[in-house]
Amino acid sequence: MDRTRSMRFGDDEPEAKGNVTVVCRFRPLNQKEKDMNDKPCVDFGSDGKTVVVKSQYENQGPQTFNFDIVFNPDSTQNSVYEGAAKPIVNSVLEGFNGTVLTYGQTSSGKTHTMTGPDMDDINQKGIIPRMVKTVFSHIENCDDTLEFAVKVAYCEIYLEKIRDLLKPEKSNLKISEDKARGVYIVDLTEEYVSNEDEVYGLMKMGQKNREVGFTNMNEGSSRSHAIFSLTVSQTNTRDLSAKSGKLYLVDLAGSEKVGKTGAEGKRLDEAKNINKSLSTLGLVIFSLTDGKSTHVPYRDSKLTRVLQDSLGGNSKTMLIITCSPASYNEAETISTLRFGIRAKAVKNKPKVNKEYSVAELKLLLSQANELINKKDIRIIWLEKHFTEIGGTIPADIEGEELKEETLASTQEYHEVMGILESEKQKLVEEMELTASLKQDISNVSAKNTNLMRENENLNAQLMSLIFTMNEIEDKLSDSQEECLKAKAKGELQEKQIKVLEDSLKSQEKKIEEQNNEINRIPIDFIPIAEKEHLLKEIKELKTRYNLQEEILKASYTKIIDETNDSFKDKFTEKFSGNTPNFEEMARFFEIERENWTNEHKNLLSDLENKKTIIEELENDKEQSRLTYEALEKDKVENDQKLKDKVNNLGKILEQLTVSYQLLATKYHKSKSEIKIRENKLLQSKEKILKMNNYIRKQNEEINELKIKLEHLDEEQIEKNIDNAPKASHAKIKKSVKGGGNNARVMGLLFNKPGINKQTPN
Ligand SMILES: Nc1ncnc2c1ncn2[C@@H]1O[C@H](COP(=O)(O)OP(=O)(O)OP(=O)(O)O)[C@@H](O)[C@H]1O
Repeated sequence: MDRTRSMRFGDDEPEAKGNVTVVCRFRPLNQKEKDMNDKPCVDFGSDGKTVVVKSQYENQGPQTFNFDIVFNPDSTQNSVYEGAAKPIVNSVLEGFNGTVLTYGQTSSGKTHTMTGPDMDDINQKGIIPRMVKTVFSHIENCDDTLEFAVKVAYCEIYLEKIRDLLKPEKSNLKISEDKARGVYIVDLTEEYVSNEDEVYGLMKMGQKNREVGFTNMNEGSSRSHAIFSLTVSQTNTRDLSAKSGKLYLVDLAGSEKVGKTGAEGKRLDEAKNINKSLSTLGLVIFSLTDGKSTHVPYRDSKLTRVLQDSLGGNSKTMLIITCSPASYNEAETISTLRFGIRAKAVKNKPKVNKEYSVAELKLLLSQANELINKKDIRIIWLEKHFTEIGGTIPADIEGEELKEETLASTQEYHEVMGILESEKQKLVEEMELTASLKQDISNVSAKNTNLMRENENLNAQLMSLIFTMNEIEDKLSDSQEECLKAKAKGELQEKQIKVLEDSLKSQEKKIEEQNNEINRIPIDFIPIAEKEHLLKEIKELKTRYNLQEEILKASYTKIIDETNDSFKDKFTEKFSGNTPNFEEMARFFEIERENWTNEHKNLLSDLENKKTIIEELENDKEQSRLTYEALEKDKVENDQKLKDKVNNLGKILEQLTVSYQLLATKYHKSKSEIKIRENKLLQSKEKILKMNNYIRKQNEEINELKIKLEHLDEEQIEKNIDNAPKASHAKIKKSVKGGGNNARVMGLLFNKPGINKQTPN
């Protein structure tokens, strides 16, 4: 395939009635694009309907797109309004529903087009304020027999939640549908408004509540889809006819490539959500236009569900696609243009939402009657001409024909009754079968529910076991830590005691040695000089002894400081105010050493106990792990069983549904057959009634003829008696049977004063 060949989109389909109208708007290059020295990648056709994308890629030829209107970057807000939106608002004033949607890449100008940068600026205001103005100007210029009510609602869809922008505390509204209202948002605030300013006030209030954020491509990017709706209801006070049109103005959040917009964290979630709902919108449009899809996934996102009537339903819809002209955005622009081309093929079924007044209904009735009369006259004329040219019009119901027919009807009646009876019987049986099937279905679903409940219980047990296990593990690690600390402390204390003992022993030893030495010398026999020397030495020794004592004390104080408070207390209590001598200190330390040893032993035995506890806990943990594994296994097995059961149930349900549908079809068929037979029965009954009437009339005529005969006999007798001819007093009447075109002469009736005609019952 030649990839450089030029391509055209959107000019093959003629504009069809009811199709979504698609216009395209390009904004000027923005500052960022200019700073990047970016160039436009689009050319605009002189017909105002085409745009050509000249690709920056070598192997890509130019692509031409055709729309209902293409607005180039120089287009004004007013020209966009007049060309794209005004026809829709005019339709709304005629009682149609209307939708205007803006779709495009982020920062392509959707909000600029829909609302405008400044609603109060006459040139810069966007579609919504201009539409509001048109509505109220129309109301002002209307005949005063028309009464209007205008309602406004404003909401946004943010992260798949519908939030009322007029009452933001309503943050997760639901969607519903009924015949009269179509698809609608439940409990959405609708404010009645009587002038433009009130609408602007509400819009500004709503905009403040809207979710807007900063992206690399747009400082004030709309992170939600905003839906502004305006309902215009009008009543004619003269004939009480009414109509109403609802206008949806939808500013979609921008589609974006997260790489380009630098979205992360919350922005990334938003972007993913926006892209998801826009791709569902694309899928809906695809399903509506590919001619093969049997299902349109409106319910896959809140946006498409709300727009259900606007896409393929009761609405006149205008899509405005907005694009950037920069080559930097070429890919997004082409994708937006393709979306627009696809949307052009969506067919809607707009109708006026009208309520007829009594007067209008009467008028319609009289028009219908007039038509019937005209047709009757025509039939009479045709019958007349038909008989004139020798044709015979079949009798309605007469004589033998009637009798035979009656007989046949009676037989038919019985036959029909028989068939009806048997059909009724079948119906009863089928209904019984349906009821038993329904019972089966409900049993199956009850079982299903039980199984689900069982599974839930198992899950709950599992969770509580996991919870207990975690608790045990926590306790275990706490105890282990405690043990380790105690052990370390014990070892440290042992070492300190050992050091103290050693030092004490060496001091004791030294003192003993010195004492021995001193004792060994007989003082009296020692020469003076030597004596003095010895005394000096003894003094020095004493000084050293004192020094040693001081050092020892200091080291004890240090140990005391470092050891626990109870030891310190004991030490100070014992030696408070006194300088301890070595024996006392040695004894004290011996006792303390014993205490320490005992305590150490206790600690060790405590440690042993804790170890045992730890082992027990470890065992418990192991046990729990095993139980957990067993439960997991059970759960997996149960899950599988449940799945199998659910699958089986699903199959049974499918079979039941098929049988149910078959039965339902049969039931409906039987119902319609019964209806046909009932109609036939009714016709037969009517025929019988007519026949009875006819027989009654025949009897009347026979009676009258009998009476007439009697009179004739009497007259003949009188004539014979008087033998003189006399003028007759009888009047001759023509009786015309009703029925308009079926009127015909029935015969001659003689009416004579004094004769009472009895009508047989
Ligand atoms: N036709 C235009 N003429 C002049 N400026 C425009 C035009 N269209 C858009 N802009 C400017 O471009 C910027 C982005 O436009 P806007 O916010 O309308 O984009 P958006 O498509 O709504 O973006 P998002 O999807 O991120 O909300 C705004 O500053 C806007 O004023």
